[in-house]
Amino acid sequence: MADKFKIEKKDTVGRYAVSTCDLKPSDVILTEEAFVVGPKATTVPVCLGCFVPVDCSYLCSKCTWPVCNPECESSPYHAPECQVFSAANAKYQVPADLFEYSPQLDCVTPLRLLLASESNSKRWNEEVKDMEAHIEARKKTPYWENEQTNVVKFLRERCKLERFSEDLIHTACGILEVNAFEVRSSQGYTGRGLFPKTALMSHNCVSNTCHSIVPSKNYKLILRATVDVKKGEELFTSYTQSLLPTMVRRENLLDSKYFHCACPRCSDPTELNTHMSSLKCTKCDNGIIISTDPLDAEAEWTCTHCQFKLRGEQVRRIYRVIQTEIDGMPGEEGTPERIEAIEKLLKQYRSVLHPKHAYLTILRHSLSELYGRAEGYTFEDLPDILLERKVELCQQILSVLDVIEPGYSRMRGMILYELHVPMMLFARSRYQYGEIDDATLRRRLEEVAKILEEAVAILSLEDPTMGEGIVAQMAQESLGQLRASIATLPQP
Ligand SMILES: C[S@@+](CC[C@H](N)C(=O)[O-])C[C@H]1O[C@@H](n2cnc3c(N)ncnc32)[C@H](O)[C@@H]1O
Repeated sequence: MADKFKIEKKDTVGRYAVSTCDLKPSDVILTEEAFVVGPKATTVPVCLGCFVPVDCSYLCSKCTWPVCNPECESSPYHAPECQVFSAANAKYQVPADLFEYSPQLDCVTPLRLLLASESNSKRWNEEVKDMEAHIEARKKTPYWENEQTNVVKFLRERCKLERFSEDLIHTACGILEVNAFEVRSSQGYTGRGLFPKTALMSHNCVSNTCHSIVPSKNYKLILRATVDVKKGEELFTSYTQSLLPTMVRRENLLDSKYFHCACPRCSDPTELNTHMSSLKCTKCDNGIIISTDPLDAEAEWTCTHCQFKLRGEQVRRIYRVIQTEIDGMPGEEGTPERIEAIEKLLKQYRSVLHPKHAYLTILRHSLSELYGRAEGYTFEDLPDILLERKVELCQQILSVLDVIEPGYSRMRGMILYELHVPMMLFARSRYQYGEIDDATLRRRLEEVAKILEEAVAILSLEDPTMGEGIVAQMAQESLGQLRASIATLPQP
């Protein structure tokens, strides 16, 4: 199938992609093989085959670098560096702390890229070598010195790879940092992969595409439209997490992609009316505090109702405190203690953050996954009031996603799936207690079926071996059962 995009160029972003035909949600724009796949930068010790964090009790029998078992030892992904390390007798030093960053692993993906430039020189020359690497900007960052030691010196001196110049090695590191996408191995652990055509898309904090990368198919990428896109319109992906406030997204983009985002969402103090950055005014009743210029992190923030003002720097500090509290929340992931901790934080921030603030949305997202699953909070345990709570959480998240991840987004598909169970159980429970009649039950269950249909439409685009693809199959089964059960209800 021919690609449905072409490349153009403008001063503000460099090269970018535009669609060459009208696209509908879920239409495939292109499929692309990875040029290289490998571990992320600044990682803890991970298996070089599947990226699972390892305790280094098993090491590759040829090169001594970390892999998790004999199968990953013979993974074709590990073969290139294995040969280099073995030939140079460059052994992996098992770090004392296995939960800390392992600088030795910084060289692995750049080395795979450099070796691929030789083994696949045609594609390297045509698609990869001129990719944006932001060399000048990166020279001024602390990463540069680390890279000089951990990658450039290590490869040229310790691994005797003088044939790769210092400049070329830094370029390889820059190309990876600026362009690589996160990939998930079949075991579900994350690494990074370089997809040169897909990487040409510009960033927008509200994207109009979504990509899936399938590990069982050699990390093949499939890029689809998520919304209607007209012929000639720019195609966007988002280089950052969408559930973050503007100030933090822009900081992340500047730190890792070296540009100041000025997309419509970033430029709007209300974030397209989602208020994902807005604070509540504590000095008056109804006021909302928003930035006077969201494209300037230092600009003043003012209340819409009173004279209260905050400096950008103060808002940043508030966000930092909140982020630290969220990161340090008590309770293991998935436990009942975690539910209680999240509910407590939601209550605590209610007086400070706008109800749709990004941090509240992040907390709601975690909570929506826990109700129905955590011990003591499984669906059998949930009283109606908590079923309603889960429904409310999912609906609040969806109202934000409608704006920032419109159309066929994976997150939307997953939240719709989360929403269907409590809605269905709640309707059945009301019916059982005689609070709703046959017709209302039917109407409510038909509503649930619609939600499931949408979840299936979105998630069945994912590979059936991946998490979301598995959920798609469960959603499809639930939909069949629900339809059968609706059919047994008395006709209206
Ligand atoms: C993955 S590359 C995209 C392709 C790149 N434009 C090129 O010509 O190779 C990412 C880089 O493109 C530029 N870029 C992408 N989206 C942008 C945006 N919304 N605003 C400004 N620059 C952008 C930045 O320089 C960024 O580091």
